[in-house]
Amino acid sequence: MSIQTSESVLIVDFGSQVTQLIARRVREAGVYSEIAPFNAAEEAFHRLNPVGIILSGSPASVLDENGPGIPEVILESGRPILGICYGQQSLMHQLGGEVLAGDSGEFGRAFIEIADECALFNGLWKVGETHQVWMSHGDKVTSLAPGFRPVASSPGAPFAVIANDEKRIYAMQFHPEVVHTPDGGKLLKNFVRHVCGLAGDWTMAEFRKTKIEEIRAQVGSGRVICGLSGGVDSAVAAVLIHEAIGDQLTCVFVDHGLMRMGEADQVVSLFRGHYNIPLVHVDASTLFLKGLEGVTDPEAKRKFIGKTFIDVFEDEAKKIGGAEFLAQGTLYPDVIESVSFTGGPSVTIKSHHNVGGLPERMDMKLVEPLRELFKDEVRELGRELGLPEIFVGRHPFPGPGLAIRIPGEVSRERCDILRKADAIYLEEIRTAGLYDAIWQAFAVLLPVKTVGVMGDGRTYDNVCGLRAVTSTDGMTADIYPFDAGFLSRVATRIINEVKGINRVVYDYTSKPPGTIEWE
Ligand SMILES: Nc1ncnc2c1ncn2[C@@H]1O[C@H](COP(=O)(O)OP(=O)(O)OP(=O)(O)O)[C@@H](O)[C@H]1O
Ligand SMILES: O=c1[nH]c(=O)c2[nH+]cn([C@@H]3O[C@H](COP(=O)(O)O)[C@@H](O)[C@H]3O)c2[nH]1
Ligand SMILES: NC(=O)CC[C@H](N)C(=O)O
Ligand SMILES: [Mg+2]
Repeated sequence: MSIQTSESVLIVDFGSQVTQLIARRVREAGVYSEIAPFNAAEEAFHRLNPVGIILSGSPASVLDENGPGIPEVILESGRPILGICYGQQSLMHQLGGEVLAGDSGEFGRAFIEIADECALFNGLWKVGETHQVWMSHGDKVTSLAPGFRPVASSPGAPFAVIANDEKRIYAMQFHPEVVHTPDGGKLLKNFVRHVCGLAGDWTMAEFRKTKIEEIRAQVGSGRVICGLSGGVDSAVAAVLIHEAIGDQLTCVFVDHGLMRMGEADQVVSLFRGHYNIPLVHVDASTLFLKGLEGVTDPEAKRKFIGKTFIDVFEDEAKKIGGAEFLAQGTLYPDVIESVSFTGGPSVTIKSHHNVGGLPERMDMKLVEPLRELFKDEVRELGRELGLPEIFVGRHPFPGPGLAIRIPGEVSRERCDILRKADAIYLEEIRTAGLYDAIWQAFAVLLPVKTVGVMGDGRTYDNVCGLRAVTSTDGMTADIYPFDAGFLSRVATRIINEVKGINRVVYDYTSKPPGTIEWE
């Protein structure tokens, strides 16, 4: 589903690691955009009818026999196009220029010199100036397609920025979407506002309105059940859908026995206390925990949990007389990490239970109004909808819950141990006033036993890992730099108060190369 707007930009994804940042920058310029993988770009072009098109970077080379290409329909559309890195190379490759494999590439910071006027530089860069940009390429354009002129160059890329004013096609070798190109956001803004002529009036209030219309159009007079977890995403999705269809909506909270300490009761009473939306509380802990017996592979756990969630939702739908639709608070990062395009360069990192973990056969159709957004944008929408800070400011908690924080086999007993350690850790974080400075924090119970000495006796018990990260969207993350005093206080409390743990370690891995969760 996409927003019905005549004011959109299509981003064609060739598999760059930073494609989603293009979408962000475009949204920051007040313009709605959608990302489509190159092999679905033609369909997306017809569906969206975008005013302009942006072509992403790629790990591929246009010189590869099977290098991904730009659909002809886009090249012939007469609409403004912006090519970024591989996007530039593929434009030249397909329009009659030349691209060669360089003997050495340019990676990281580079400086370009502005050689000529260009619509992208409007109000920003002047001829003769030098500006910092961020490059990441091995191939380079060596001759331009007819109708193009160079407007900026760097030592490694003579055609760092090129323009075809008549066709309104522009392209650059560097990445304007990353923060290391300091003026990059402004260049992208110039493309969508100045070249495409878009008004830049896309806001969260606008998003709310269009999504409500879209939900009504999709659902009609059908019934919807919404998986409600107590997390930000599903709370925002539920309130938005309720605004659209009122009492056609029933929320279902599934207690899979993998929640944190006291969480199930807290979620239900908090939601009921704030909203007059019917909420069913299902205790499915035996079903989930029995099914997880003997399962140790992270993907197998995720697939089982995804499927069992759906079984429970379908059962609950029957009890209310049937529901045609299942709503979830799925976000863009859930989607991008779960998908892998056949023949494309984007790989499956992990199957998020609500996307890649879904069973192939499903009776209900999905309603996922937040599917294009990032976490911080969902929080903004939540505030727009008037959700209290206690929902909006919550740390994320993954749908599979403690199951993916207990590497190896999950059992009720191990969940109990982890719950106690996690509660102590979070209590100390709150007491220290650090909760809002941290994006997500949790404890992990390792399948490793180590030897300790307590009360002069030998112990042989589990290791607990502590994780805390900062992030804006969960796509990349840094570790939270606690001071040593804080960490040793938490470690001492956990070891003293939680039977079954005799050692505590802190996880110092950023994302990438790690992921936030351990499985
Ligand atoms: N225990 C649960 N009961 C019902 N639905 C759930 C449960 N856990 C997750 N879901 C569904 O799966 C979706 C994705 O989970 P996810 O954890 O990404 O989002 P969230 O819990 O709403 O927000 P947050 O990321 O802040 O935790 C949820 O939006 C919700 O629709
Ligand atoms: O609802 C969810 N279902 C899942 O299967 C899932 N896996 C990871 N996460 C959350 O996503 C964010 C990024 O996590 P990773 O770096 O571990 O991929 C972090 O906030 C994770 O907690 C999930 N959320
Ligand atoms: N970042 C990119 O788009 C790189 C394009 C191509 N793979 C190159 O190395 O030149
Ligand atoms: Mg959650």
